[in-house]
Amino acid sequence: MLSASFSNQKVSIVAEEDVQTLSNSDSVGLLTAVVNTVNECLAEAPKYGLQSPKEALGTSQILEAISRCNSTGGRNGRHWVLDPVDGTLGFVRGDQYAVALALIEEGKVVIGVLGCPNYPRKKEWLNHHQSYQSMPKMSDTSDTWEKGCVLYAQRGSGEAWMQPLIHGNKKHTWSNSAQRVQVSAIDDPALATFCEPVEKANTNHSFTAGVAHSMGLNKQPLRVHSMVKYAAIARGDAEIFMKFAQSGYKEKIWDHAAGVIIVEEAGGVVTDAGGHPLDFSGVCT
Ligand SMILES: Nc1ncnc2c1ncn2[C@@H]1O[C@H](COP(=O)(O)O)[C@@H](OP(=O)(O)O)[C@H]1O
Ligand SMILES: [Mg+2]
Repeated sequence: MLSASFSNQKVSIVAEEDVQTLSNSDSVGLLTAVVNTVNECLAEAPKYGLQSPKEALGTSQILEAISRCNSTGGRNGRHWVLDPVDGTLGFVRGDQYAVALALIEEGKVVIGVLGCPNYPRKKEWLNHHQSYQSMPKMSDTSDTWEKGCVLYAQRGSGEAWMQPLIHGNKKHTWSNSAQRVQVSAIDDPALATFCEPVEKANTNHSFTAGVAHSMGLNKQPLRVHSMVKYAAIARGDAEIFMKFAQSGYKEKIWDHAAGVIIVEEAGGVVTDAGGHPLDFSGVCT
């Protein structure tokens, strides 16, 4: 769809997933499920003002499309960055996960789109995995939850936008449902909430607890899977996001690009631990 939208240009896409697992001979069931899901989604394209392919795509066409997402990005030119399922653990637990797409031009993120299918109606429910039994199940019908949103922003616009997810058979209309989002106005650390990854393996919880204490943050951290944390900051549902990976772990651009630009255009600031802007110009290997 990206190449069709850009006059069939060869688009450069840097993406987390590749076709290796799907191409294994013991992954036939998984591959069939992927092919069916892709075709079901494509059939819904007209709901969003896009064209569906005339016929359902075959297995080899879908594998070919995924294998095109093999760019390594870099400092020059234009690269799309895709994380089809960010927060894999959250996804398999029926909890928070995100679908993230960003456009990088000459090493700078210029567009970000962040789908958060399970973003709850009440921000308190973001934390629901901590009291899983007492909360409504994520598998409840979308109408009950009215959950899910897509956030997007363009560099330099000074605006970030949120569109609720469409439920049921409703048709998407651009004009009536997008709302502008802005970061929280709270500047008293005692009233601020910080969010961080759920998984201890992905951040140092005791270090962030120390930082929080020294900053005067009193509230319990909001632990959320995936880039939904960036969404929470952009929407003003939390004030701070901290992640300190173990030394040696190299952060991936697809885990940040879309979230960073959305938070920045919503009025926030994103830096590395040294206070420098994040670098999206590296080559991904
Ligand atoms: N040891 C590690 N330290 C920090 N981040 C890690 C990590 N191992 C994996 N990750 C990244 O953290 C992302 C999840 O972020 P979070 O912990 O905030 O939910 C993962 O995205 P995927 O789930 O798309 O692979 C993965 O890219
Ligand atoms: Mg990810």
